[in-house]
Amino acid sequence: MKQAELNSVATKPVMVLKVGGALLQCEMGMARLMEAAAKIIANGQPLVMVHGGGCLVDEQLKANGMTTEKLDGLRVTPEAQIPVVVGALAGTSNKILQAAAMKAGVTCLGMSLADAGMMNAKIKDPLLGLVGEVEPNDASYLEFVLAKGWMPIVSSIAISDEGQMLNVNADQAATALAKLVSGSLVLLSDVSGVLDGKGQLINSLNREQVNELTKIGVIEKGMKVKVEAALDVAESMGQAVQIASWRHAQQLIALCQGETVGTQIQP
Ligand SMILES: Nc1ncnc2c1ncn2[C@@H]1O[C@H](COP(=O)(O)OP(=O)(O)O)[C@@H](O)[C@H]1O
Ligand SMILES: CC(=O)N[C@@H](CCC(=O)OP(=O)(O)O)C(=O)O
Repeated sequence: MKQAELNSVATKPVMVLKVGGALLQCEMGMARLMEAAAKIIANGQPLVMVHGGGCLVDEQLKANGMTTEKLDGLRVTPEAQIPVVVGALAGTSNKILQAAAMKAGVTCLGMSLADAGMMNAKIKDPLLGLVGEVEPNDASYLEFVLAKGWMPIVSSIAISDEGQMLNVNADQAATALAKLVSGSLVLLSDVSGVLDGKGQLINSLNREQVNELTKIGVIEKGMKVKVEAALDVAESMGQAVQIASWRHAQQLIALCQGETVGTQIQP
């Protein structure tokens, strides 16, 4: 890389892009998203991709004859299910995305929250089993990778200091990564953003409005976790977070150019 390009990488803030599991079942969606990612990186914008894979976890648990349960959008994860969950997220999901990125010409690394001490992880709530909660710790590995112009693709599997593998919700993983690299956060899902009771896109939301919509049951399940994760970053970092759809990868380029798409969660 030439010095001028290195400088531009250093000066642009990192964008942390979280993609939901349904993307992994849409080959066209993945191809378009990775093409957009390639353009963004070529434009000198460092990009960290973090992913879920809830639907692959569902499939794999079922194939292994296991049942699953969610509490407030978080999957209860008994010890016996950890090998399947880790395989589906850190294995299959991560490599499906890495393969799509490589096909689009993006130089990338497949990793997890456990790598190079980037996070401190602990059990979130014993009622949820081996579900993890992560806090930013050491950004040096990610900084090294980003300075090279490479794209980290991070699964939401963490490991505690005691060596316990933990299942972290991917929206919560994304908030910790955004804090770790002081980056902007974009959460891409299979819906165009937060929808109101009539299915119409809401352009902007603050905590008070979120609380109201949650109370009346308009925001629920996975979207409740996502909006709370977005509010956490918006409030602690004093910057808006975007919730948008991966179905329109063109919108990503628009986002990088300062346009707003989907729903903006305000500080
Ligand atoms: N108000 C809402 N607006 C949009 N989606 C909502 C809302 N309330 C609940 N949802 C559900 O949340 C889902 C997105 O959350 P989730 O399934 O966790 O997505 P992802 O896997 O992309 O993180 C939507 O597909 C929808 O079923
Ligand atoms: C604790 C917890 O709920 N973990 C999630 C991790 C994957 C995820 O968040 O995937 P999506 O982004 O596709 O929803 C799960 O097991 O489904």
